[in-house]
Amino acid sequence: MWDELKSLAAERDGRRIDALFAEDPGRAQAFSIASDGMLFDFSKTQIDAEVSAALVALAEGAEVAARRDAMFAGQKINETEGRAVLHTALRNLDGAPVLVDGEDVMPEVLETLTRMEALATEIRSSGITDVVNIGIGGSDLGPKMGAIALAPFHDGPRCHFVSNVDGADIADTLKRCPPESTLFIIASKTFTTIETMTNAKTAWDWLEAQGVGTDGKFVALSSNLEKAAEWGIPESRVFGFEDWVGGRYSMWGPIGLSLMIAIGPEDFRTFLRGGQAMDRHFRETPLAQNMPVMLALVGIWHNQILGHATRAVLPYDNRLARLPAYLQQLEMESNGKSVSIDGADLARNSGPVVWGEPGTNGQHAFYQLIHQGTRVVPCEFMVAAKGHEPDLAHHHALLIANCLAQSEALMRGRSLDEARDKVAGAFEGEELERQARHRVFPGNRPSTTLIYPQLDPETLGRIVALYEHRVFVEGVILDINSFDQWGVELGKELATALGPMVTGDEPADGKDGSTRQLLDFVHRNG
Ligand SMILES: O=P(O)(O)OC[C@H]1O[C@H](O)[C@H](O)[C@@H](O)[C@@H]1O
Repeated sequence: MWDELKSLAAERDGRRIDALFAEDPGRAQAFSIASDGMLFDFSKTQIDAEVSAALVALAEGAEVAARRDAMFAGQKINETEGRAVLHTALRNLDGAPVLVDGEDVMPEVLETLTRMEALATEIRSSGITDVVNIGIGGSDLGPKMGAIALAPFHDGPRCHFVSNVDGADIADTLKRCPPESTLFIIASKTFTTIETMTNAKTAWDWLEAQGVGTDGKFVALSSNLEKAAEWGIPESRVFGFEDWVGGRYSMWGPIGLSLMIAIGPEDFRTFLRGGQAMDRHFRETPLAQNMPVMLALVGIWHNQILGHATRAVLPYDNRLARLPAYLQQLEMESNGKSVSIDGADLARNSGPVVWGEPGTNGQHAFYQLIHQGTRVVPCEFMVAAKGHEPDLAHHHALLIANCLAQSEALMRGRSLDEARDKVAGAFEGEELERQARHRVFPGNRPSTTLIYPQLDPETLGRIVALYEHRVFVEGVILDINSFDQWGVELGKELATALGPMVTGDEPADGKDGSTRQLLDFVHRNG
């Protein structure tokens, strides 16, 4: 099927996307999927009926449906770590049994959720003014992205997120927090991550130095209950989760506690319900109408078939400002691998580089390259039909107009003739030609648009689950284990070894010339 897709791509080389609309008046509807009030429109791509059928056949050939069912059934599909992959159990609110090694995990999942809700309710009415989530990667990006996204629903204490081992992060945060009314959440699946442990210790020392003590000031979220216990945090304030919740898939459970405290247990449940609705859609809908499946297949068409190495995620929704960063971990840590599940070299490119910024800001920064650069960057637009500021509806109309204008401009472009017309009054002769050429937009650049009524907890849940499943489908088709992350280990090991060289306690013998030079600079200037 890969070869067939390659030849379909070759046959379509140079064919204009806008011409496809002219040929088929039903194109927009045919290449869109509506589900639970959200619309995913992928008609502004070169995908036509034949390509779409071949892509779906690719997914069928990779047994996406069977692998999906294996994931939901608790099979150990994370094979390098021998673990099940069951973040979906965290949003399985009706409690239908989910078995791991023959045991139903749902009673414990729901009990933990209830305990979290009790604590969140207590904290929201206890005079706590500030909550600081100390975590990194999957223990930071999800709740932080969610807290920004759901700002209109934020009626709990202020929430801060400290992740970087750079002391600037915690120092700047602590300046904004009154010690007597601040709660710290240590969020770490392993409870060994150096950044998080260092920041947590600094917070602990800060409270003691401020004379308020640490009693009742810490909550721990982890899979490693023993390590959490070593901190002396009472059991009632420790929330565990199992190793079948991957870090970057963990915002639905205890790692989401800061978000739950911010928006309240009820809205957090609504967020879970949104994820659950997407799970249902993913499990029950035929592949060709399945939103995560088609989102993944559009990505495979652009990356592995057409060779576009990056993908821009462009939310026209300022509160999704951290979504690109969240998706960078979700997608690149999951599918940035060079070996297939059986350990052989990957037959094709791994997942794309994902990047982006909210619109309209990006338009005034990097869109120049997207429109006129030599590389094609497939764009993923997102926008809500309605904002949360009824008095500022004119802002929202402008926001939508800009979002739609960008995908239209990318598709249509501007021909040399049109460019000549633009500058005809100002230049003539050869100069007219030269000036016109600078104003040509090649167009025919693909984009997709995800549109939803309004960014609320349920919609956010759907969007996050949509992308999780997108990553899963892409991983299955590429034959990648999307659930390990061995590629982050080497840097950690070297950092541990370099620590004493930075402080000067050990010589830098044996290090390469560049590393020695950089250490020398630190020693002379630090
Ligand atoms: O939650 P933790 O165990 O502290 O891990 C935090 C993060 O660090 C690791 O290096 C991984 O790359 C991430 O997948 C993980 O989310």
